[in-house]
Amino acid sequence: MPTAKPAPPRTCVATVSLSGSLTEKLTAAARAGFDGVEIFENDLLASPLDATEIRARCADLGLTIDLYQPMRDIEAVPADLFAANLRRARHKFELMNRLGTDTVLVCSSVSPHAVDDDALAAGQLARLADLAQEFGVRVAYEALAWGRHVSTYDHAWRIVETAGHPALGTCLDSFHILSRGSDPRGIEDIPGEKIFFLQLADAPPLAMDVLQWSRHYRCFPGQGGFDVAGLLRHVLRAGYTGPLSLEVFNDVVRQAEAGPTAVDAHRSLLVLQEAVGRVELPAPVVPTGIAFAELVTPDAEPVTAVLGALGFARTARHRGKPVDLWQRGEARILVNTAGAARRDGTQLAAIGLEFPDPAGAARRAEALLAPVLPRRRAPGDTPLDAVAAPDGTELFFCATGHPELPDWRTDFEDLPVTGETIGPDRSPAAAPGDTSAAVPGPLRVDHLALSQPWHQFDEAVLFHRGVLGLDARESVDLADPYGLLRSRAVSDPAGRVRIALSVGPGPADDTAHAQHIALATADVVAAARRFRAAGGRLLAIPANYYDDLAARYGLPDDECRTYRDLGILYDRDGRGELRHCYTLTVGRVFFELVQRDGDHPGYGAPDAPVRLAAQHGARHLGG
Ligand SMILES: O=C(O)c1ccc(O)c(O)c1
Ligand SMILES: [Mg+2]
Repeated sequence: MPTAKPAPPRTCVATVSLSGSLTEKLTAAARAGFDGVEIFENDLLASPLDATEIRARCADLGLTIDLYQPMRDIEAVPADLFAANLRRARHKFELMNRLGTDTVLVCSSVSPHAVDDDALAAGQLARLADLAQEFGVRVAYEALAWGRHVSTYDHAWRIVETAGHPALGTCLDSFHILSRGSDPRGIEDIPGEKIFFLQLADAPPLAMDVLQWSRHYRCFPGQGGFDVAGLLRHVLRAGYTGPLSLEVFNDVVRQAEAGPTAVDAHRSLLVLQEAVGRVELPAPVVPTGIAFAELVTPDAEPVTAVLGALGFARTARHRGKPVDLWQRGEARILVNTAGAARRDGTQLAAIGLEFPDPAGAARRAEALLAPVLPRRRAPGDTPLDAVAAPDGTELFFCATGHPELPDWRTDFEDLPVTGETIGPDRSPAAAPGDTSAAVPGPLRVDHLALSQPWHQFDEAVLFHRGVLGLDARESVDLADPYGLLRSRAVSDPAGRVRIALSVGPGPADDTAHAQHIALATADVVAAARRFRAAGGRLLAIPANYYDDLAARYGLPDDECRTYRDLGILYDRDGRGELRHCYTLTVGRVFFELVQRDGDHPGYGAPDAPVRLAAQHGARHLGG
């Protein structure tokens, strides 16, 4: 007989991980699909609801209260202090009875009064557990990574084991364990039933004081750099059957709206449970290319002038809407003037991603709580699955040129095209042997760069990883003259779909909120010259940059002069070279021409501060 799959664990979120009042937090947690919550003491103290009302509210919302936390500075203290701690604890246990919750988290002491004496700690925790038992409460002892004498999970467990009390167990918290670099394999030595609670959080790799790291930078699993799934596997192998609970302290999350945060959090737990085989989701379908990028503009002229100078041709027009398809090689850009009322001017509103199984990719996105958009934007349109990314960008699940699948291009009627860019079959023009390849210019989209709203950067990374199956690189900081940008690239393993996600310093900064479409070319110098000869305007880069470049890389003078003349930036690493330049900005959008040689994997991060400064000084085109 096949063994039954273990039921998916229950999911919880700590109230400290959501913003707002306690009732706002509870409502957001319930709406996002969590089974329960950890109530953080301050949220209760600050609430106008009393414990029985909070209990009733949770029950109405279908939430259990799985943990009350934290109790601090309890153990390993002189007798008189411990007596006072027990009085405090009695009050909390009474409160927990009214709340209807049976597990309390006690974190390892940070008090200067605590002594380094495991036997004393164990004895006092056993006495606390005795008292807890009278109230039907269990005590879960957690090692804070900055605990005064107990800072590792194995140490906390030794004390719990020594105490040997049925109402005393341990609470594991992935942040405390992984931030200390502890080996999580030892978790399997703890009997599962003695792990009373499990808290999960990720964090970006930062070399800093661990308390500050924990209190400000924790993020949801899949958003940072820890192997949270690896840790969870050990916990499940130990036999833990309790809830998976997210406990994130994060400065951005504290300011963001609770509703979207709770959805992001739940998505994180779904991806994590999938990684350890506890939920089945539609399998990831990794995109294999960019079918199109769609610009919405109140005035098509400025942006189509740039496209024309880049060598794009208008090849087709939508049958029912003012949307034109502009194409050059494999790069396809839709210019949509139906969004004329948009306040921001020209912007990148939608992306078509190429999938081997678009319907499967869409099912996964939906299972991971992505907002599903109508399959047809207008009557008569080809039905395409689409979802909204966290920043509102519409993502279309495409299969271009597969006769058995709906093709977005059937909504478009070919226009007569003259010129060099498109072959007679309207297929990509830059194939070897194609005469048009001799004309320098873009061949395909190299990457898209999307600036994210200030509070949705981590969410966007998880979305692109979890929903689209892309790999994320480490985050890099880019200095803009008026603030620091953070950028993180996601891509498929073959580098056919590259998206640079960034987050700007503040909501009012236009440059930081620009989006761009980078176009791959085999010869950026020739492509830039052609663009300029066709009337295009390139972003000028200061001479100082080129003096430095010559010194840094020992480039020949004439090469540097050429780059300077065209505003081409140059970067080199062990794997290859990157040469790239930028058009002026139209609305929120600009274009980049990119030449990668060797296997250069980058996006020009070392040059970004110079580029950003130049953009602040540059004129923007209308539109
Ligand atoms: O930062 C803290 O004090 C704190 C409190 C309770 C926890 O469970 C925790 O992991 C950290
Ligand atoms: Mg914790």
